Amino acid sequence: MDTQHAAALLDPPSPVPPRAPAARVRGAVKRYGRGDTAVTALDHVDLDVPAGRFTAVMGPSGSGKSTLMHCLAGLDTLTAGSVHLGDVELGSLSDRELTRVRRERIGFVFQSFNLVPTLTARENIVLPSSLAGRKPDADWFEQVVRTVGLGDRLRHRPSELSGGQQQRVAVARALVSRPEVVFADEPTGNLDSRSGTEILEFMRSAVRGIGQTIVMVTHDPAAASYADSVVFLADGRIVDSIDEPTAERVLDHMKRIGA
Ligand SMILES: Nc1ncnc2c1ncn2[C@@H]1O[C@H](COP(=O)(O)OP(=O)(O)OP(=O)(O)O)[C@@H](O)[C@H]1O
Repeated sequence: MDTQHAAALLDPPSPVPPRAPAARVRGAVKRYGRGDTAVTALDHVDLDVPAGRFTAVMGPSGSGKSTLMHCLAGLDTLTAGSVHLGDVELGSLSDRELTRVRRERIGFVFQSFNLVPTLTARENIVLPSSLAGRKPDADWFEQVVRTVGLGDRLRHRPSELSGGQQQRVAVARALVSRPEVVFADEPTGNLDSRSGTEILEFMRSAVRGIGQTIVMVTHDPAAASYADSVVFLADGRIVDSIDEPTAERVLDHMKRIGA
């Protein structure tokens, strides 16, 4: 064996550099109102959102899940602390810059689908890219649309689609611009369980297949079990987290935090 090959055997393979978190929250405090009526919705929250992973956020009603997600997504501002999306601190941005970050770097999926009723499914999917002045990559568009399995329904308007199909359009719309993070707020809340399962499987395949980062707020332990990890909020604080969740373990942890 020559010396070069011998050296190659002795050298440990260079480690794959870990991906930086897609988003980081430090010391996050959010208070609504003042004085006697003030509510602390987030109470010193620290959280790393791992890139290329599916993270679920759970907790009792009023525990701060939506507030956390809105602050992470630049839809609301913190009272104290910081949120970074990649290397950008959202608190340092003007409203205009924040709008641009939301449009170009973040995807949203809402419980209520939020599709434009007068546009076809295809037009809804490309709308955010059109608004940002970009044309989605044609191959990627085809891949997303194929995976969502809408086929010939792409020419239909939302009123001609089932709830599950409408949400598939909404998820495709969130994914097609390859945002750094997709935030999903109760994405299966308005769906029957079969359509809900399809959406969750689709979101999970986007994480596994293309390394999409997804953060999902849900009340449903079965939905949370599709995630790679679950963080639990109670009274505005992160009180627990689990990796590789099953619905039973999630339910157990929910019971433990009194949800
Ligand atoms: N705009 C607001 N003004 C005043 N208080 C608010 C506002 N938004 C949220 N809150 C309060 O902040 C706390 C956290 O609310 P948040 O909606 O984040 O909880 P949640 O966990 O998402 O609840 P749910 O599961 O019911 O949606 C609650 O006490 C809520 O009443």
